[in-house]
Amino acid sequence: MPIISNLAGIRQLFINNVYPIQEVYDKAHMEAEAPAHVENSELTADWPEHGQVEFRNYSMRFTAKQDRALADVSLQIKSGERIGVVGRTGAGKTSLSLGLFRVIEAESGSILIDGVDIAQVGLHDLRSRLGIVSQDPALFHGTLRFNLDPLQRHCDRELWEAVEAGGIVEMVECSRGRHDPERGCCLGRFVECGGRNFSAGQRQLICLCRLLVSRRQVIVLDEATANIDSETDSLIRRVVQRDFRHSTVITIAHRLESVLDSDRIVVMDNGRVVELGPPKELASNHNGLFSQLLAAQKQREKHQQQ
Ligand SMILES: Nc1ncnc2c1ncn2[C@@H]1O[C@H](COP(=O)(O)OP(=O)(O)OP(=O)(O)O)[C@@H](O)[C@H]1O
Repeated sequence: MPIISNLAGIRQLFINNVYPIQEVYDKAHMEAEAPAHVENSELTADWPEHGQVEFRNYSMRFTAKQDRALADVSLQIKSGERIGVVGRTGAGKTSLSLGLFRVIEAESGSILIDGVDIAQVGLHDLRSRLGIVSQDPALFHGTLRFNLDPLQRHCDRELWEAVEAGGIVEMVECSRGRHDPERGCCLGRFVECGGRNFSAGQRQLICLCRLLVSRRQVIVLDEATANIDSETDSLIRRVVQRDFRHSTVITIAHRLESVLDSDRIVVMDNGRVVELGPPKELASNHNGLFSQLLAAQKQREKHQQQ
């Protein structure tokens, strides 16, 4: 059963954009709560320093009546590795990230990050150390500055560096707030509740900038399925490639081309890992699912061009 933490944990979920806030509150009212912090936890201040992620015989399901969304998944991700997760719709790709953030608890098995079993870590501690850019992220009602640094730990210079690295300078152009004449934009730009005054792609970029500000060693990128133009899509990929090159990056891909430059691809089917390896190696196995997905995509593109 899904278990959502107490208010601090809920806020953290929202900060990380794992869920839009309404959904988080709805779930939180329905479910029991796991602790946000664990007393006597042996977590070091810099955990996870390396960003190794291991799923060990991990299974989970959304409700008791449903089949397992993930079944006996075993997967070792190295520090700094770029992993692409692919599979047909409903294969279990997003479930991997829900398991990693403990939005859904394990039915059996475990997930270890740098050797620490995440089930033994407080939810707030866990989620505040990982980063995610979700499919359709929500933003806070307030200023852009607040959205980039909700805990107010960074100075303007650091935020500007992130805005520039994240390529959102033009997006934050405005006439009000704390104006920077050199850049012609401001960190005081107003963000409506949920970020309604930004597109899904822009909201993803702002979330990416938030991660640039707070620096995380493990990052999940849940690619948007729709509403994102190819320019924004490639900008996101460029930023991840350049500015998160030392982080472990797990990209949940709905378009195969997004992950063809990954170190390894995980192919999911019916909640299981069915193929794992470098993209070229998987593509050369003509009987494999990855090859089938590639062929199906080429076919779709051909139809669209006609
Ligand atoms: N919120 C939910 N409640 C109940 N079942 C769910 C929920 N989300 C997903 N599932 C089920 O869990 C299984 C795995 O879904 P998941 O979202 O992980 O697949 P996916 O590969 O990410 O799919 P997609 O590409 O369509 O996003 C599916 O059978 C799906 O129906």
